[in-house]
This record gives sequence, structure tokens and C-alpha cells, in this order.
Amino acid sequence: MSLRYLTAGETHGPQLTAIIEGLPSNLQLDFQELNFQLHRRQKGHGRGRRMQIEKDTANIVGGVRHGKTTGAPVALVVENNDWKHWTTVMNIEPIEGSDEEKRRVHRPRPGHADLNGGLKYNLKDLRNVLERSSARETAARVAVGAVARQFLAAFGIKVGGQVIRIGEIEAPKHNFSLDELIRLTEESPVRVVDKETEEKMCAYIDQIKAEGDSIGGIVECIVEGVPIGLGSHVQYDRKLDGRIAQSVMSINAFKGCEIGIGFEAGTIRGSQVHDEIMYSEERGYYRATNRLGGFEGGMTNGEQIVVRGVMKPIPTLYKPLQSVDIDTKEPFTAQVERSDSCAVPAASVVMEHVVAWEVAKAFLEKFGGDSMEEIKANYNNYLDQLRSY
Ligand SMILES: Cc1cc2nc3c(=O)[nH]c(=O)nc-3n(C[C@H](O)[C@H](O)[C@H](O)COP(=O)(O)O)c2cc1C
Ligand SMILES: C=C(O[C@@H]1CC(C(=O)O)=C[C@@H](OP(=O)(O)O)[C@H]1O)C(=O)O
Repeated sequence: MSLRYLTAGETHGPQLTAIIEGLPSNLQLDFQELNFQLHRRQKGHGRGRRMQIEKDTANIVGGVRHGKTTGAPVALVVENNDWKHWTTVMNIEPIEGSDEEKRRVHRPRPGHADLNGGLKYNLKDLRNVLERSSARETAARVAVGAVARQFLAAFGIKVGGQVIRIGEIEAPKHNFSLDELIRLTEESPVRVVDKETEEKMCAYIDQIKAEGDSIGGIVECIVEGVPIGLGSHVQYDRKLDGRIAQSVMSINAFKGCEIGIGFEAGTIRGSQVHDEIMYSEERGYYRATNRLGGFEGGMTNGEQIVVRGVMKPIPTLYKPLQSVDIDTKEPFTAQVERSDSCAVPAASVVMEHVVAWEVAKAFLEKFGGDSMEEIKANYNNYLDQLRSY
């Protein structure tokens, strides 16, 4: 059985819940590290007041004993502190003529799921859509991805990331190692290594917010230590680059994904794109460059996996955009109460975790076993095969 997960829960409900199925037994989990990943997702310049209310931690309520997985489904819960402020709104139906009717959401926001979800599910209270379409759900996905990340770490695979661009401001290229990148971006409120860029980005986000607007950007995720041969060329849904792209595109507000040089590959010659093949006793087969971001034929080639995603600006704007009231069908322009103005740094953390998940899943498909010991034996056997090839 392959690795899979589901999440449930509303943004202003009591909690988010995730169930992971297919993890092997004897994976030692570091709960502090798991909560650290949740904490990272909450940070970032440009987030709204909600993040001051939440202090995300994951409570593991199934599948783990004495700090280790047992092979049973792992159930995780992340509570919403904000729930206590929303109990009336969430519990009392806003029926016509009642006091609660004024709380019914009937003014859809352009760029959010409100109108499509209301029409599709025949819901006249758009809260029933926004509660689940909210990126609050990404807290559950980070909790799940943090488990995957610990699984990968047991095989020496590391995951990191950075913000590449926020609106008009692009971070300069650098040559830091992944370890250094992880350390340096951790200290930055916009997850960049360069201090000057950091200041510019923060000031820019403040300016956008002051103008009642929002801004998106581009984020990058790097995975290092991946063996050659995860994923497969033989079937469309086994191509790991395709699966990573799907998971990146599933993050709220993501509008594109590229691997390696991505779209630039369509603008330059083959000789400037393809990574030449090298061999040494010590490293085995490796590439002189890594323009293709660690993939050929839907399989990893042993180089770093480099994935980028683009996030559109947050749809809830303080500066009103025109929309149509679903009750009156009249146009309106509304002010909003609370929203992020930029969530690109947080989204970069989400992306690390959805990518980690896909890599862990492909890893388990290749080296599958019911316990960590069995998987390690399979993995070592494969590494021997690669060495003697
Ligand atoms: C970390 C994160 C935080 C977000 N915060 C907000 C927010 O405060 N307000 C908002 O309207 N959208 C926010 N979004 C974006 C919406 O969730 C997203 O645009 C919406 O679900 C519609 O989906 P789509 O943009 O993928 O089409 C956030 C997204 C992410 C990844
Ligand atoms: C709660 C989170 O993000 C939320 C994502 C979100 C949206 O519409 O996507 C809207 C905002 O929620 P609220 O309306 O409660 O302020 C964000 O705060 C989170 O990231 O944990």
C-alpha cells in the first residue's frame, strides 16, 4: 500500500485533523522538530493578526507509541486557538430572520473559492466554502510533511527552501550550501539570505499593505541527498517531477511550478540546458551542472531536486474590488476585517513540506517495507547495485 494522507477541519472550527496511512514501523519521531516546522509556517513578514492568535502544535493521537511509529495510521491534530472566538458563528445556523442571519456570508471575494464553491455545492452561506478553502489547512499539511521529512532524514535526505521573489523585488543568486541556506533563511522574516534584499522586501510588503493591497511571489525548494531512480519513466502517474508539480500547484494561491531552470528551458539552446554526465570512483555518475533540477525521464538523477512555485497575491484585499452580492445580484465593493497581505514566506515552508511528502512517498514505493529496518536493508542493497553498475 502506498503512502497517503487526508486532512479535515475548518479554519474557524475546533481543529485540523490529518491521517497518514502507510508509514513503516519504528520511525523515531522528534515531536519538538515537528512543532518547529509548524512554527516556521506561522512566521513571515506580511501575515495578518490570525497568526498572533495561533501557536500551532501537533498532537499525535494514533499510530505512535514511545515516540516511534507502529505501522498503524498516524493521526495528528492541530488545534485552532481562534475557535473560541467563532463558536457562535460556527454553531448557530444563520437562518432567515434570526440574529445570526447578519453573519451569513453572501459577498464572494474575487480570487477566492467563495463563488465557485457556493454555486457548485449549492451553499447560500459562503462561509461553508471559505472555512475549508482557507490556507489554514496548510498547517495540517505541514504537520504531515514534517513526518515525511523525518522519514527522509533517516536516509540522509535534507529539505530546505527560500523566497526568490516578492512582487517586484528579486533576491540575488548566491552559492550557499543547502545547510547554510537553511540556517540563514531561518533568521530572515522573508526567508532570504541577503540582508539588503530582506530590508527591501519588508519595506515593500509594508507599502503594499498600507495601500490596502496584497502581493505574491516565487519560492524555491531544494531536496539534497536523493538517490538516483525515484519515480519512473514508464507511466505518466509515476513520473515524480509531475507528482511534485501537482502537489505544489495544490497549495492555496499557487499558479505555477517549474523544475530546475523551468520556463527558461524554452528560451535557450539544448547545449545550454542539458547537464553533462560525469563519472568518478568516489561519486559514481554525476552531472557537471544541475539545470534540469534533478530530473530526467520523471526519475531523480541524484542531483539536488530544485522546484519553484509562484504564489499569486492574497485575494482578500483591504482595497475593495468589485463583486456581486449573491442575494441581491447587485454589485458591491466591500472592506474586509482581517487578512494576510503577503504569505509568500509561509508558503515557502508549506512547499518544502508538500515536496518532502512526494519524495518520501516515491522513496517508500521504491524501497518499500513494513519497518524502517526492512527499508534500510532494501536501500543499502540498491546503493550496492548502483555502485557496481
Ligand atoms: C500560507 C497562506 C496564507 C494565506 N492567507 C490568506 C489570507 O489571509 N487571505 C486570503 O484571502 N487568502 C489567503 N491565502 C490564499 C487563499 O487561501 C487562496 O487564494 C484560496 O484558497 C483560493 O485558492 P486558489 O488561489 O488556489 O485558487 C493564503 C495562502 C497561503 C498558502
Ligand atoms: C489561518 C491561517 O491562514 C489563513 C488563511 C486564509 C485564507 O483565506 O486562505 C485567511 C486568513 O484566515 P482568517 O480569516 O482567520 O484571518 C489566514 O489567517 C494559517 O495559515 O494558519
